[in-house]
Amino acid sequence: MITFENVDVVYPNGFKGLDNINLEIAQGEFVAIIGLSGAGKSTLIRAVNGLVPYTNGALTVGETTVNPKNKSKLRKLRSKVGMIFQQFNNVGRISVLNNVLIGRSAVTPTWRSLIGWYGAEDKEVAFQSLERVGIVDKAYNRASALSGGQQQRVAIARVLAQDPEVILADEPVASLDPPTARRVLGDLRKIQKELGITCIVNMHHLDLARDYADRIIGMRAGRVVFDGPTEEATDAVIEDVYQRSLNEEDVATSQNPSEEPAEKETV
Ligand SMILES: Nc1ncnc2c1ncn2[C@@H]1O[C@H](COP(=O)(O)OP(=O)(O)OP(=O)(O)O)[C@@H](O)[C@H]1O
Repeated sequence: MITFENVDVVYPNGFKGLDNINLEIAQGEFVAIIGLSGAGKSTLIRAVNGLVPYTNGALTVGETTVNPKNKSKLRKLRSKVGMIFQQFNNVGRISVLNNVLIGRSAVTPTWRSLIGWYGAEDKEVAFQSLERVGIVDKAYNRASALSGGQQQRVAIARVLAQDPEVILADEPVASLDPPTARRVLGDLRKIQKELGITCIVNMHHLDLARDYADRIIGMRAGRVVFDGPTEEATDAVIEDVYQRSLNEEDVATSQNPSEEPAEKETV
């Protein structure tokens, strides 16, 4: 369970990024956060793993209070809370397998990860993670040689390798074409269902949020202005969140995940 109690984030310049957030997110939920640009979606997600420190209220993940000032507690928290980003954040010049092994550093002693010494068990977990996202055959490819969708799946496998309870995803499909976006969200959905991992995903596209999330949280000006099951997030509700009519940019359009384009040439 992730609990926000009266949480505010005030940025150093005085701007209020989150304004009195109260939320409970149960273990294993798939939650989409929607809202216009600047609504506070990233701030909300980043507060959960302490990337953005909250300035008021109480924020807990399971039994752990998020405490951005305490480095060792933060490291422990982040071993349970994985994060993926729009730009994948892989190390392009090393293999897919080595990228996934980086995820193991969250759960292996620091000295071992510093010298890049991973044991047989780490490698097994890394291969299992790659298998879950369907790219085990790419294990020895350079990460930079993969397509965007495959690179995002490497990032998901890296997070999975740390055996997380929660995956935070900050616009994970914003750089992908609609069919590829659907495949990546489908992988996250599968992981959530099969492993019971909580997924909190920021999204711009309403149709993707409706097709993959159990629950939608709508934000505006740092506040939660809608929170309910996906079925209740009607067009009228979303128009109220956005304070404008819906338009074609609010949907990603493609309905079917399709095969991804071939890999890029290795450079
Ligand atoms: N470091 C910062 N200092 C000051 N203000 C910030 C900082 N980071 C974000 N903000 C402001 O906080 C507000 C919320 O930003 P946030 O990135 O959370 O929005 P968002 O909903 O994720 O937007 P987008 O969809 O464009 O990524 C914005 O007005 C932004 O300009």
